[in-house]
Amino acid sequence: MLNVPSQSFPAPSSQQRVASGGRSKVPLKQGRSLMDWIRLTKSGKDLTGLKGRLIEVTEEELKKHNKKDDCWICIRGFVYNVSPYMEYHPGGEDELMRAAGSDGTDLFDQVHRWVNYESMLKECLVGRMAVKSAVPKDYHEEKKVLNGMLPKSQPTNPLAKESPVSPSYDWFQTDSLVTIVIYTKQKDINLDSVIVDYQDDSFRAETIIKDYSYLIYIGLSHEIQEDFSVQVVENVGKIEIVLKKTENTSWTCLGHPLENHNLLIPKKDTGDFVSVSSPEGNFKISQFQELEDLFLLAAGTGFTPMVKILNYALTNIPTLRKVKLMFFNKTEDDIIWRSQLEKLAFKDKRFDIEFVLSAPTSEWNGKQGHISPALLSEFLKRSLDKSKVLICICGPMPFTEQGIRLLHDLNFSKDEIHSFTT
Ligand code: HEM
Repeated sequence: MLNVPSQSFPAPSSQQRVASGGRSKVPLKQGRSLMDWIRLTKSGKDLTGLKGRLIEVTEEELKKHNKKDDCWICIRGFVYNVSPYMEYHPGGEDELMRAAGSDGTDLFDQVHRWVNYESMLKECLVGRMAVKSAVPKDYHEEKKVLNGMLPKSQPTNPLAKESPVSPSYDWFQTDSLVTIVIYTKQKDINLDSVIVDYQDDSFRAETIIKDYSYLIYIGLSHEIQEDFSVQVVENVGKIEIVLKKTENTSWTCLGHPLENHNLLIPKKDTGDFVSVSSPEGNFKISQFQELEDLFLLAAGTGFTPMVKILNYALTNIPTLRKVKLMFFNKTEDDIIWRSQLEKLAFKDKRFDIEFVLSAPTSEWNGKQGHISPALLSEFLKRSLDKSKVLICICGPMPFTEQGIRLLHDLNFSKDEIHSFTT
């Protein structure tokens, strides 16, 4: 059984931070979340100060706008006024200021190439860079501009590569419950950092801490029920996992330790599997390696197991170009996680969603119908001719079976398909 802690989906990118070598997000002031930013961009407020006019920006002009309250940044030839975004930037104002008044393309790409700045900063667009004159620039001037673009030579957090303080755990019981408490000794732990699994009497809780995994892996001494709960006390980094006993007996021990139990180990060594389990078993890491296109086909609550895959893929697979979710529901009201998914698509340009409804109202102008060859062949376009794809499908049995048949008809191989049933 898989517990997908999903309270803070989409993942707050704890692993993204790891993947890029110690970058870190900063706490944002209240009212400065992504949702608040979306609201502001839709408010009709003039965010550029140019009343909707687009201008041609010279290098001299760009350089003048290098202060927090008047900050322009050029990305791929387009200039944005990022001052209104300053307090909303998850990487912090200082990070954003590194590109102030200059061409921030390289810096931006180094940190988060996948961020959908075009959609996020649409209302902040000032205009295009003017075509450079052919007159050679003064050497010092060139250097100054470049300095603004140079990445910091050291990762911002040099401790990121060192192992964190080792967590510890404890357990206690009542007549009907067993509580395992993990003290991570880290502040920024949240529900997405914890993956809990119970199969064949083995209980496994993996906590991702920076580049490391802390494992609780125990062959339990007694049986438990399948519905356990996980809670994280975020600011103290304490995780509580409450297991329900099947019989109200007193346990003299929790069980026997299994491989790597109570160890903090580098993430890549925790095993050959991504901890996304399903009735069909785990994913092999190899299915994700070098992956370029990930297609997710989900129906109804079948989306739930996709959450982990989606987060895993977007945060851990550098080769990933495209993640597309086709999400089948009956009516608009049935779409779970809708606003979170839309937020994710807004923020991450690799991710697209298509909602398909079987019984929409007349106002629905999205796709309609059931899983079909026409829908799938249009949806499953590779981003490159031979890109490596993985298609995950999850939903009620008839949906999944039909989907797999159609995928085979479309010549996708067994290795390219992973199915779950709900
Ligand atoms: C060009 C200079 C910029 C620098 C140096 C920079 C730096 C950073 C850093 C260090 C983070 C924290 C990353 C993490 O740990 O997840 C971050 C996050 C982020 N930045 Fe920037 N940033 C820049 C420009 C921008 C721009 C122009 C946008 C446009 C919208 C942007 C949007 C974001 C977003 C959405 C995140 C959160 C990513 C996530 O959810 O994981 N950044 N940035």
